[in-house]
Amino acid sequence: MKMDVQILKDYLPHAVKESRPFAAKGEVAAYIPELSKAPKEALGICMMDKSGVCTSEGDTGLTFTLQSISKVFTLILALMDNGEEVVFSKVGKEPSGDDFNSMLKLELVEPGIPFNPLINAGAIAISSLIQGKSPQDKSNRILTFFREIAGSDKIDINLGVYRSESASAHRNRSLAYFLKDNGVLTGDVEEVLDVYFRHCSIEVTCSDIARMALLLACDGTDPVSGKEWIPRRYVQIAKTFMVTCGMYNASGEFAICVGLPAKSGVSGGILTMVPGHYGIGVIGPALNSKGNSLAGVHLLELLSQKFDWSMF
Ligand SMILES: NC(=O)CC[C@H](N)C(=O)O
Repeated sequence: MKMDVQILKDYLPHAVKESRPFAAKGEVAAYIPELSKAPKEALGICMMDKSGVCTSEGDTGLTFTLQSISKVFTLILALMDNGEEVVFSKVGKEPSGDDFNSMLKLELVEPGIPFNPLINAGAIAISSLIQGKSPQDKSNRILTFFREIAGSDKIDINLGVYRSESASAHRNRSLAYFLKDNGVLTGDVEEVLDVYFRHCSIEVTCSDIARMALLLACDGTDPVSGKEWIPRRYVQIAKTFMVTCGMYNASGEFAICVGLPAKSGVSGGILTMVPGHYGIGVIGPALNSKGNSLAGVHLLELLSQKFDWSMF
């Protein structure tokens, strides 16, 4: 792996400039109305190295909501709360091959559990496993955990996005009620959905998610303080899902073109990492038809090819 920091710093402006025009071919997500306000042409990247230093380029001051990126970390918290056996009685371990909000296989394939924890149905099932006395308590535990691993007590829920999603989430409600009928969800469906909407609406910057990614890149241990935040086994599980399902049904293409564990969100964020070296946060709100940032994926392709980052 060619990893000269100065060459990387010199190359980043060129890579961002070359990738930005790709945004024109995409659309900002509008099915959650509040997300449609994001600037379509924006593109930013932050790479955090093991000493906690960021190399940034582009629109890295932009804040955005985690959306599906949050699913990686609620999965980890659910594993820490319940262990593998309980978690994998509620969600499977395989890519679905369908859109992230599809309900097709919940009826078609026995035993009617979501294919994996990174599609919407799976992440809603995972939300029901977060420990806490009340939905509020569960949401607070998630927020506290995210603040810890992002190393920032400033991050918070964007209430505008939360309300917008909650008011327009007819499809997620359908998925959740279907899961309830299949016996996957126990408890009150609306309460589970509320926990899910809130963690999708946690607002971050590229450097916040770069730091979250760095922890995964370093097997769950903060390379600066030496503190273990996440057991290595659960990082291993999360990273495996990121490779097989993190970019939805474009995960195979991403693995071929970029070759890194990654998770995208419909706000245009991508969290990825160069294992053992960098945590990376990217924002580019214009999406392709699969729900991934067009310019963001192109930028990562350029960087991976230039610096030989592919794990494969
Ligand atoms: N792909 C995504 O980022 C989807 C997350 C979004 N909150 C939803 O439930 O639809």
